[in-house]
Amino acid sequence: MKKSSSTFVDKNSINSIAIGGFDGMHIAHQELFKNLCKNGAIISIETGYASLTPKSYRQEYTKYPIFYYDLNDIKSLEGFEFITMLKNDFKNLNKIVVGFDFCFGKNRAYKTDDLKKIFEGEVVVIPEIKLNDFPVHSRYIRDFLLNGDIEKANSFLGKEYKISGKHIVGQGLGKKEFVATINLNVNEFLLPQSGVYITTTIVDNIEYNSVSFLGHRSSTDGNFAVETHILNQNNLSVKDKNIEIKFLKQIRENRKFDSFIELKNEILKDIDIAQKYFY
Ligand SMILES: Cc1cc2nc3c(=O)[nH]c(=O)nc-3n(C[C@H](O)[C@H](O)[C@H](O)COP(=O)(O)O)c2cc1C
Ligand SMILES: Nc1ncnc2c1ncn2[C@@H]1O[C@H](COP(=O)(O)OP(=O)(O)OP(=O)(O)O)[C@@H](O)[C@H]1O
Repeated sequence: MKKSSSTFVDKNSINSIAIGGFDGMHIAHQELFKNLCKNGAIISIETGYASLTPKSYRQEYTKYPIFYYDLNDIKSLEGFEFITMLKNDFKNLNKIVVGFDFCFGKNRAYKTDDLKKIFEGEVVVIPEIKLNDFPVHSRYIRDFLLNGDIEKANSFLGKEYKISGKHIVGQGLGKKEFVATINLNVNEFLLPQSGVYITTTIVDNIEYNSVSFLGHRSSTDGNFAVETHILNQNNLSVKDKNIEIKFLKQIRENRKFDSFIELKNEILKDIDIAQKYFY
């Protein structure tokens, strides 16, 4: 379905909203969105700390338009002031969807019961969504990624974890000594644990099977790098392009090798593992 962008949506057409931070747009967030009406919208409260789906990447994961509010601009509002602001912004609002732990207003003092009392409309409170008895929250997904547990992170996200960055020039060593890699400059996204991963890499909207490395290249120049090697492809033009990497599974952690030949052998083994995964 076509994704709406809040820029082109008339706020007066919105009749229902879901409220929260929504970093990750994970499976519990999606449960909230299922309760929105056709003319629904998402109110994303920006803390500045979103690292799973930074602000400019979030719309990709929903058909509902997202409207952003900066936490600093609203955090001193009393409960009724916050609701009045929303009613002023969305004149035809008649339904609000939030999760069981939603808090709002000054000092986060107002809870879902207060919302029901203050808002003269329907309030839907979604009970805590769990996966295999484990609560689904962005903070746990960040922990899974930082531990290299990509499969668990992906199952909680309901999609593959994806980062985005601009191509940068590397050491020029890979092609000569090991295998060719695309080096990326990644700023806004949380990076999974250092190591080697089975991934796919998206260039010009085409998704390629790949193997990616993140971490300090302690076996060569020691610098931190995010690099991806596209399988079975040699001459892809990537200069200055925006590149995306989707993480599927960790192969191993980052290691320091004493010689280039040992590193090369290990890289070839990593590639073999990735090839087998895909075929
Ligand atoms: C699949 C793969 C695994 C890698 N594993 C390691 C590693 O364990 N330790 C390390 O120091 N560098 C590792 N690297 C990074 C290489 O050191 C890096 O590709 C090489 O230094 C060339 O860098 P360049 O692309 O900037 O020229 C790996 C690279 C790839 C593609
Ligand atoms: N597991 C869940 N079950 C039901 N509702 C949830 C769940 N997680 C979040 N929500 C609701 O989704 C909205 C967005 O919440 P929020 O951005 O805090 O997500 P979160 O995953 O809990 O993030 P964090 O882990 O960083 O606190 C809120 O209304 C919240 O109550």
